[in-house]
Amino acid sequence: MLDATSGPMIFSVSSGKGGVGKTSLTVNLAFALSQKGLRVLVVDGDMGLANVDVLLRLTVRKTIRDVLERGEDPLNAVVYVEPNFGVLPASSGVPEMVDLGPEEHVLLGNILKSIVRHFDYVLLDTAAGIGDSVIWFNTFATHNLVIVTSDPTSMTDAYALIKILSKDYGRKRFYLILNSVVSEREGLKTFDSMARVADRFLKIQPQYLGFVPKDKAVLKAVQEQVPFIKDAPWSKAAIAVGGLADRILKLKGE
Ligand SMILES: Nc1ncnc2c1ncn2[C@@H]1O[C@H](COP(=O)(O)OP(=O)(O)OP(=O)(O)O)[C@@H](O)[C@H]1O
Repeated sequence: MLDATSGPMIFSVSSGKGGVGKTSLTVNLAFALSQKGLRVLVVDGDMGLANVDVLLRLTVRKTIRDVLERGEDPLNAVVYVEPNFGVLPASSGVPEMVDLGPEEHVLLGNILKSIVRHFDYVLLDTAAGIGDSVIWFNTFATHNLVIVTSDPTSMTDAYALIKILSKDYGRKRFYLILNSVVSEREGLKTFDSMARVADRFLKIQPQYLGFVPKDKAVLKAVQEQVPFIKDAPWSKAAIAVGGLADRILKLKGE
């Protein structure tokens, strides 16, 4: 793990359950942070089924796999969406990249350490589930974001992820983002029930980072392969992501 007080802030974005909006929120949060003039890197941590490049319609020439297997310079693999917003893409349809072994994780750690210093904020968009690579990215991060919807299966899977990370890996600070909720009230209700269970059974107090409403602008932007905060800056989802980015900036030093 990197020191949270010196290098860049490194956020893992995980959820346990798939399809709850990790990648969509990651690219939009990154875009929002880059609009504030910060240097942002998104690492596609879904290394067997990459999606970040798809959501941003990027032309990918080199991926994390080329860096790991062929020793390519990782900085040459970074694709720039904006001058201060880079993406380190992953490969797609490569089963052996889904869960790397311990030695490959050490190598990946060294590779990431060599490039994150060029950025102020790094977002690690992980795969769904609780596989080794998901856990690894979460332990590499300085801050753990967990995306949850009010769907009970999402809450259960997010709790399972938090449980493993806290009990087996000593992670204690989790920042929850409630996605696809109909109102802030629903988001807060979902957060409260998760926080109560985490406090009671894991003795940890997750923090509420904010909510993103269910919004057609998100679906449209996914279809058009552009960030919704660019495509529909006045949509409810875009305004909510702007608020999340402001809160992330305030975490500096925490
Ligand atoms: N706030 C929202 N409002 C409406 N639709 C949303 C919202 N957030 C996500 N979605 C939709 O949910 C779908 C899945 O989103 P996304 O691919 O970002 O999820 P994911 O968690 O990264 O999935 P995976 O686990 O497969 O990586 C997308 O089609 C997206 O449009």
